[in-house]
Amino acid sequence: MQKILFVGAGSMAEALIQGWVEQKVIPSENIYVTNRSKIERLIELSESYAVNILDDNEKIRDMDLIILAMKPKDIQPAMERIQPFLNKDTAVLSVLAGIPIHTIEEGIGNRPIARVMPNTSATIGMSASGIAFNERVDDYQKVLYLQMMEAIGIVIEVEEDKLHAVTALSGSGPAYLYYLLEAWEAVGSEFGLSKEVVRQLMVQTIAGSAAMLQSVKEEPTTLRRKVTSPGGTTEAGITALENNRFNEAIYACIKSAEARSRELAKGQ
Ligand SMILES: NC(=O)C1=CN([C@@H]2O[C@H](COP(=O)(O)OP(=O)(O)OC[C@H]3O[C@@H](n4cnc5c(N)ncnc54)[C@H](OP(=O)(O)O)[C@@H]3O)[C@@H](O)[C@H]2O)C=CC1
Ligand SMILES: O=C(O)[C@@H]1CCC=N1
Repeated sequence: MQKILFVGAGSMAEALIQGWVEQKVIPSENIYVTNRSKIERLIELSESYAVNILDDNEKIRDMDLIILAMKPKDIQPAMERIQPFLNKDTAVLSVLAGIPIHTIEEGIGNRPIARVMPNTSATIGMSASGIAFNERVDDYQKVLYLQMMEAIGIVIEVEEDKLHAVTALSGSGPAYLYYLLEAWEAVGSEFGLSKEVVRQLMVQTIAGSAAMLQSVKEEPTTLRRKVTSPGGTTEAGITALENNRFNEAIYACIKSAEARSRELAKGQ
């Protein structure tokens, strides 16, 4: 089994570690973690998932796969740190938003590099991930990466440039849904419903709608029309969404996130 080092030990690293350890995809003894400075965070991960803390940069030489999981702005110092200890074939998997494969090649050499864009639902095996590879990733490694990502949700291979859109849609997507839930809870309270009641109702509504889309082979438009009785409540609600430029808000949301990913690619 491969030895894997997470460089960066934040929320995304934890989501992947938890997903892989709990789904028994990678034994915790094969996982190493390191970060910039917060040792207490490494101890926390080690205590929670029985992973190893990297205590010596020399041990980077033993790693088969390095997972880059720091913020995009922190990639250069992180690459400078690990570069002297990499073998020529050490594989790299990056989860960083925006940062292109060629930036990683420039920093730590032309080697097998995969770029994946998961989301935090990896924690419970429900990530929706996009993935792209450089030409050094062979078919065997591709299958391995796809299996690793499938173990924590679904994964779709895309052209690298399309990862900006994937990031804007499914990478950030959980946050949009949580934001929607925050708004529903706020409006529900105006009608005298407690947060807890609104949460129970709407979480089940989201889960039920997602399950409908997965199991009933119908378009979202068709399913929406089935809910919308002429002259009824849904029609009134949808009209209000249209009058308040809901579509424009959604376009602006995804376009801004996609544009931000492209800025991150340029180091902005
Ligand atoms: N959160 C999400 O939903 C998603 C995030 N991503 C991507 O995952 C990456 C990480 O995000 P997230 O987990 O939220 O970030 P966090 O801020 O939670 O964690 C960042 C981690 O990187 C470490 N770090 C910073 N600089 C270095 C360095 N030079 N060497 C080693 N480690 C370093 C930090 O260490 P310390 O605390 O010691 O400073 C910290 O452990 C980002 O690039 C993001 O684009 C991708 C998909 C979804
Ligand atoms: O907000 C971000 O930049 C990261 C990438 C996708 C989700 N979180």
